[in-house]
Amino acid sequence: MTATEARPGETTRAAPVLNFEDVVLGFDGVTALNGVTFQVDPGELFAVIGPNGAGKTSIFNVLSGVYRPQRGTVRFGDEDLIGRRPHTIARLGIARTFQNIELFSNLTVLDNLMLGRHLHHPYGVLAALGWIGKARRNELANREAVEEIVDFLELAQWRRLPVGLLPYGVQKRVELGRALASQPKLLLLDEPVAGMNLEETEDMARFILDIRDELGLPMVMVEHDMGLVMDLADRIMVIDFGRPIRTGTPKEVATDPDVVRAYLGEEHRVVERS
Ligand SMILES: Nc1ncnc2c1ncn2[C@@H]1O[C@H](COP(=O)(O)OP(=O)(O)OP(=O)(O)O)[C@@H](O)[C@H]1O
Repeated sequence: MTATEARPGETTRAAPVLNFEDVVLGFDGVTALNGVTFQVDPGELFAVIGPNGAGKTSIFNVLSGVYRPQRGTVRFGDEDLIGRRPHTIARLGIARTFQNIELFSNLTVLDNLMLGRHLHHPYGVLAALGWIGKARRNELANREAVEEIVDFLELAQWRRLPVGLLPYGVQKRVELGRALASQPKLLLLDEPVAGMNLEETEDMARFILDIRDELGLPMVMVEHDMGLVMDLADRIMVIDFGRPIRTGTPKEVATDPDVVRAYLGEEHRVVERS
């Protein structure tokens, strides 16, 4: 039986894109992740929330090959990610944005986006061997793809400006574009609206939804902005002290007594927006 076939009486469900199972990660006496399990379905926007030090960044670092867990399995499609190096994982199709912007500030928007493509579609050696025609065709295809991203993220007015001169919210958008430029199959968003004002946050929220709804790209998002998470995510995993407390829809999570107690404190309720 294949992953998408159902047993009699079951509804058909596509295989998850990502299977993160029973992952344990520790550093000399500190347990960062203590049996974390979750799946991300095709086209799903999956959010991870939790207090400072709960283990959110550690999940991203395991996913992108920066940390190697002591226990557990991480499967991306048919690939086992544990033990793979970050550049291999990037080539398999996992792209990431960072809490702190990691762009070349003196290069233009277009050049930063081109770098996002070249990292995963190199052809320098081929060009050196005389494959000039093929290299040129690749270059044209890369430029076309980058222009599509410029349109998609509404970056046209800044495309030839150095990134360092742009407002913070636009820089974060360029970083998102650079991640998209590698044509990922899964996107990891690390606090995509951190430090943004309301207008920038609303713009970013719109682009994240467009990525899910128009590109159908599954995403894992770590974010402190509870309102944004409740508004955007299909499902949310709440973690505390490296352990999942509850995984469910925004509504299920918002009304879970353990979540309210452990994450927000007895006196607070998770903001529900519908
Ligand atoms: N390289 C490391 N060496 C030692 N301890 C680490 C390391 N990375 C993470 N930790 C510890 O693991 C725990 C989880 O950290 P992590 O950064 O994953 O939390 P977080 O939920 O992302 O926090 P924040 O919201 O503050 O970014 C913390 O106790 C942290 O101090």
